[in-house]
Amino acid sequence: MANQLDGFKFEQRHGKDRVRVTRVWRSYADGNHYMVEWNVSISLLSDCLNAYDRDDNSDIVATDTMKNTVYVKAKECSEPHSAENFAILLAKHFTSFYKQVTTAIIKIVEKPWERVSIDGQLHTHGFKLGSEKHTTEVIVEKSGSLQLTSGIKGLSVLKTTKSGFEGFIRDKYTVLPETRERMLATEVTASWRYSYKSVSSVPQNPLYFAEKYLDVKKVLTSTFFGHPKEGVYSASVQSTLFHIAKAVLNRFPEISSVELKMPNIHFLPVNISNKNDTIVKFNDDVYLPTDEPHGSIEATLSRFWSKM
Ligand SMILES: O=c1[nH]c(=O)c2[nH]c(=O)[nH]c2[nH]1
Repeated sequence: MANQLDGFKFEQRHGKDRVRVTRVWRSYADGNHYMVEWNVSISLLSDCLNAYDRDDNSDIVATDTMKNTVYVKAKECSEPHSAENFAILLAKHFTSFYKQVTTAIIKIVEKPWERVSIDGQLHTHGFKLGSEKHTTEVIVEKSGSLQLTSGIKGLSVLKTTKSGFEGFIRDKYTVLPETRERMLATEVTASWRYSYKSVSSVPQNPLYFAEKYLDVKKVLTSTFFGHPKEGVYSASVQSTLFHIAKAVLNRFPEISSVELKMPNIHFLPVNISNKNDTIVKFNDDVYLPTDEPHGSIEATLSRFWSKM
């Protein structure tokens, strides 16, 4: 929202970043405890220009109040909620409770606490930390219009074969050999946009998007790895990325676009020799793991027409 201020174009927003909250739901009918740990960031677009140019704070929602609201709303959630549903609930609150607030942008990163299993039995109240994180970003306007994206970050995946890279440009700067046999490793960051356009059109089940997240993650990983025995050949990170993005859009009609960031994390062949001898000769067995530099491969795949 751009405004005129003293003859200049002015855009502003304010909020509270990194509000940490854990919510536990005890004594459920199934005897299990449920818990989430969220890192919530709030940003509000609101009519509070007088705070900037007149030292008048009467239209300011204090960021301390925003922080408190996270805890109040967490308390009010009487049953487990997905990060998306909680973000929508918060955004709806800010845009409807304050006449000044026109748009609320809520981001949540969920820590991957997973129920432990002891001797094959799921624990009722024991959790351990996993690796990849579930993320969401929700933008709600006063009218109820909605933009909803979910995502995953830190999903590290690797396969020891069924990957190659051939046929690329060769010139006087090129030394990389062509290969049909290499390791493929990446740390996937993905975000996908749902086509729900208003808060009223979102499925009511408060765990709906938590289940979707797991479904998308399954499609993502199974496309990366292929069949458990045969695998699937990857001609490049680019090709694998595109297959993943296409699989997500083909499988989920309610998703309108998917953005993938897949750094190519290199495992370098180890060859060591001195003047006389080869001490280590690479035979697809000993590698030097690296984290930098890494290739950076990113793309977004979208439908031309949303199905909803
Ligand atoms: O899958 C790959 N894509 C590239 O663009 C690239 N560039 C490179 O040096 N190795 C690779 N591998």
